Amino acid sequence: MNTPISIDRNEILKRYEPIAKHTHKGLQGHALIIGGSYGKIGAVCLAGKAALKTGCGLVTAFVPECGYQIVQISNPELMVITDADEKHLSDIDFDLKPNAIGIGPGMGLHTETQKAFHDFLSNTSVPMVIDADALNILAYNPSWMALVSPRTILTPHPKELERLIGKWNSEAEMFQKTIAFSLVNQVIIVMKGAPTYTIDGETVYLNTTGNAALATAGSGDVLTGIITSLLAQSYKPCDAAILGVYLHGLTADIALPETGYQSFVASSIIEYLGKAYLSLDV
Ligand SMILES: NC(=O)C1=CN([C@@H]2O[C@H](COP(=O)(O)OP(=O)(O)OC[C@H]3O[C@@H](n4cnc5c(N)ncnc54)[C@H](O)[C@@H]3O)[C@@H](O)[C@H]2O)[C@@H](O)CC1
Ligand SMILES: Nc1ncnc2c1ncn2[C@@H]1O[C@H](COP(=O)(O)OP(=O)(O)O)[C@@H](O)[C@H]1O
Ligand SMILES: [Mg+2]
Repeated sequence: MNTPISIDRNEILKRYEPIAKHTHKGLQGHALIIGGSYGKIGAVCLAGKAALKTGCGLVTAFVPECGYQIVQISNPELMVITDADEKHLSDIDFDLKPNAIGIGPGMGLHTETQKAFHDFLSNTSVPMVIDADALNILAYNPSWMALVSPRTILTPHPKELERLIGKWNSEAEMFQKTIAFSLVNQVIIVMKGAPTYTIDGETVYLNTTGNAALATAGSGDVLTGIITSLLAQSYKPCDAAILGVYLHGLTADIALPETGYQSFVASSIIEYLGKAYLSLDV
């Protein structure tokens, strides 16, 4: 394996693009977050709000019918489209043209959801982040990887990664298998952990921000929203992944002296995104 490239502030400033003065919401990109199931609509609320607070102009959530009021009331800035089914996704069909899609948080593994995900993948080439249950569905149906567009970003935590690539006996083997998976499928893999590595074929990027405060429910759902937002804002997929992971960790580093580890929750990541961005402005 090549030596990882350490992603520090200097590397981020090479990639970060401040907001143009005369931009408007129509130019800032439209992100679509697809996911949720009965009891796990919060995952989509978190990803959707994170996408907004990362700077894209418009965000729409696609959720089962039971999520309609939850999303609208928790986040009035989000738009909502609902599936015909009350509790799970059964047909991922929408009449809009998002610039990027994040799919999987809270989505569940219902057989109808699995079929809907298959049909959705067959018909979509929009830049995409695949997370959580969407990754698990791919792990259970490995041949469906052929439907995933090149340069798609996958964001597994270690258990999801194991489901995708199989068990490993050493860290070296984990990297070897993940790099091989990235090369064969032409996808970017964000190997979430402490620290997080982003794998783009044979190139490995090591993130340098973040701390144990991020070990909290919904933290990964927020990361999906952040990276999807950056993709919608026209960052190249690998840069969106690298910058998104860096910003996500930076929120926890900035917050820690104010919140401590224990009281930092996934919503705190969203709350501190502004300070994280401000710390990048030179
Ligand atoms: N408020 C909400 O609606 C929330 C919904 N969530 C959704 O719940 C669904 C299930 O996600 P989960 O990730 O909990 O379930 P999984 O079954 O995919 O993962 C949980 C398992 O992975 C292991 N694991 C997780 N992180 C690990 C790490 N860093 N090192 C080693 N092992 C690790 C855990 O020990 C556990 O065995 C997803 O769709 C997710 O998006 C969660 O994100 C929590 C919040
Ligand atoms: N101890 C830790 N140090 C740094 N980052 C962590 C730590 N624990 C978890 N994280 C980060 O938090 C996120 C957890 O993602 P995930 O397990 O998908 O959460 P969820 O599914 O609950 O949203 C990942 O970005 C991971 O890197
Ligand atoms: Mg997760």
